[in-house]
Amino acid sequence: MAASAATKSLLRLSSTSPDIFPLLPSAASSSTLCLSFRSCSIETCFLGIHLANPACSKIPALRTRSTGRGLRIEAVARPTILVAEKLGEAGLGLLREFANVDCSYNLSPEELCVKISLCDALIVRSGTKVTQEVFEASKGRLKVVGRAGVGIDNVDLQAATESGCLVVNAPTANTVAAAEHGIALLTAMARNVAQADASMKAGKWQRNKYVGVSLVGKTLAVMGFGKVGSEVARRARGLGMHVIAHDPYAPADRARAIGVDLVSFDEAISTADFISLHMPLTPTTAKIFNDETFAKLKKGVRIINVARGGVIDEDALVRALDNGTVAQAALDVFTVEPPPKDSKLVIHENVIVTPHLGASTVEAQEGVAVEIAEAVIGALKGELAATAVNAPMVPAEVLSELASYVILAEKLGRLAVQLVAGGSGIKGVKVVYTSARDPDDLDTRILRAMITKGIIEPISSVFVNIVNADYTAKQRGLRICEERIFRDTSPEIPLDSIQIHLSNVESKFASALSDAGDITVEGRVKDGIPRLTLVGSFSVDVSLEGNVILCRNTDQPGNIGRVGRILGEQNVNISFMSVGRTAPRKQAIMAIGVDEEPNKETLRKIGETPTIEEFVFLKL
Ligand SMILES: NC(=O)C1=CN([C@@H]2O[C@H](COP(=O)(O)OP(=O)(O)OC[C@H]3O[C@@H](n4cnc5c(N)ncnc54)[C@H](O)[C@@H]3O)[C@@H](O)[C@H]2O)C=CC1
Ligand SMILES: O=C(O)C(=O)COP(=O)(O)O
Repeated sequence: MAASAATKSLLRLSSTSPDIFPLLPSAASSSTLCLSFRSCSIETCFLGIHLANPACSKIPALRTRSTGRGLRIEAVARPTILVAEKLGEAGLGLLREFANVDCSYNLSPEELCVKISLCDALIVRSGTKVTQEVFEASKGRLKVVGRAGVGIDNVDLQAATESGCLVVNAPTANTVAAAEHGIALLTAMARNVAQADASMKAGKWQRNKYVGVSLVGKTLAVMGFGKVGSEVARRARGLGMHVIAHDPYAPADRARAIGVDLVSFDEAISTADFISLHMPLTPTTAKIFNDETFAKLKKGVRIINVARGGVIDEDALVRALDNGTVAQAALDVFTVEPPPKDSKLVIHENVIVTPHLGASTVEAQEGVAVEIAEAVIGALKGELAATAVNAPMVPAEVLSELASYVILAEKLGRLAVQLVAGGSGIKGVKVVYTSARDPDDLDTRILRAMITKGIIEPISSVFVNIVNADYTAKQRGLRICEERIFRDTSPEIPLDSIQIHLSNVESKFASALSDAGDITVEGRVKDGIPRLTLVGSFSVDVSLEGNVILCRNTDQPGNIGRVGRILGEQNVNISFMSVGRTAPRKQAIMAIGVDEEPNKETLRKIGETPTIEEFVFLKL
């Protein structure tokens, strides 16, 4: 009873499929209801995974699995989310409504590896290293890593992508907090606030010692003109500073709009009185401030770092402070956090420090917690996250428009690979999209990912999803090139057809080879149903459901009857049949859709039918 009510809710409420975005908890955490709906259509298979029906609270989530026998619906246990660093209550509340939440802070790397194998999602801030070992230890169960903040340098993105784990972050909620902290450090450093405070608390009154410098009229170089950098620039302009910025990727008009000139790296660092760092830590920016860079600075410059410790060579900074090149530094971030107690930088008298507090305001932490909770829950439900770091961000409206094409893409990939003769390795895949759309209005990344999934999954144990599709293809030496052909149809329809060509391979069904010698299959979506419309150079028209038998024969009366009788005798139900032929009474292809998988004996009998020249059985 619960299941059928649940099923209705499922179909009504959901919009994406775990088969397409398999971001749900692993099978290990699910219990199966084993409901089979033999009559369900492909669209039904595409529908939903999450059940938000309070009446069925004992079955908090369902997922569909399209099997050879129809649609199977599985009840999925509540996912488990490990929150490994302190997160705001508002975010925890959202997480608890959806999942079992394990808040375990200060785990050692070993403890994290032990726990992770029981978790579907992990939420961290900057203090937890999510390494390759963590992904390996999860044994494929970890589907989402949520970084409750901006910088994802503590997450091994390569390892995440390889294991098909989505990484999402919360890129906006702490921007203002970080910018305000940058300004706090700038002003505090200029007026020796921290040192003077410590001196007074030590019982002293040193007015002459702590004479500061003014900000007005001074030049501030903002290095990294992104979200935080631009907010710092805006505030510094308000303090009367002349602000320049360096960012190789920032648009100049956005900078100009707030009165900031974008300049080269060398110009920025050699003219600035203050330098504020706001770029991410990447292989390019690691230790970008080093002995060589410091040698180019204006003498007596002051540096603020609220970005990442690793962008500065800390030993070089100590040298620059000691020789007076750098008059002062204000640091919120360090190469190793927390830095060693005897760090020369931390104890340097011209340096003020805070323990990575940039994002630590009450408001920012509540905002970040909600932002990351929503992103992680969405990802676990199978929605594509808007803040995905290692997967294409596909807006919901694009996704719903491409829904049937996504299924078509995967089925065509599956079909094409099953036409390859054993032993011939696939290297080159050409995908041709025919569409009336301008290329900019047609995002094919998700289609390419699904074609890759269709091609790779039947011939390997690899689990492919939108996160790891391109990586997996590359790993296997599979080159996928895409081509677009303009067809003057309605631009309302995203795609007219998708063709897949596998080059330099032999086929176990020679008729699948086009005149150019490639295995070629083409499909279209008609009335929302994906259909196979071309095999080799034969036009066919069959719905891509269940399984397909392709037979080549000479077009003559009686063929359909003979094959139909063999299948009927074995109780194999034919769902459709289509004949594509070069000309009447010449070569023809029969495409027969079957609900059940014929046994070996049945297939042997079809093969022995005198008029059948070749045939192949394909599972979709
Ligand atoms: N201390 C703290 O608590 C916080 C630190 N952060 C850190 O601040 C930094 C900036 O964060 P957002 O502004 O949110 O990121 P963002 O992505 O909006 O901005 C980063 C900017 O750096 C630029 N960039 C990349 N490579 C560069 C290079 N070689 N030279 C100059 N610019 C380069 C990018 O084009 C981008 O415009 C990140 O490292 C982040 O982790 C952010 C929030 C809080
Ligand atoms: O968002 C960022 O990049 C930060 O550095 C903030 O880090 P936190 O979440 O405070 O550990």
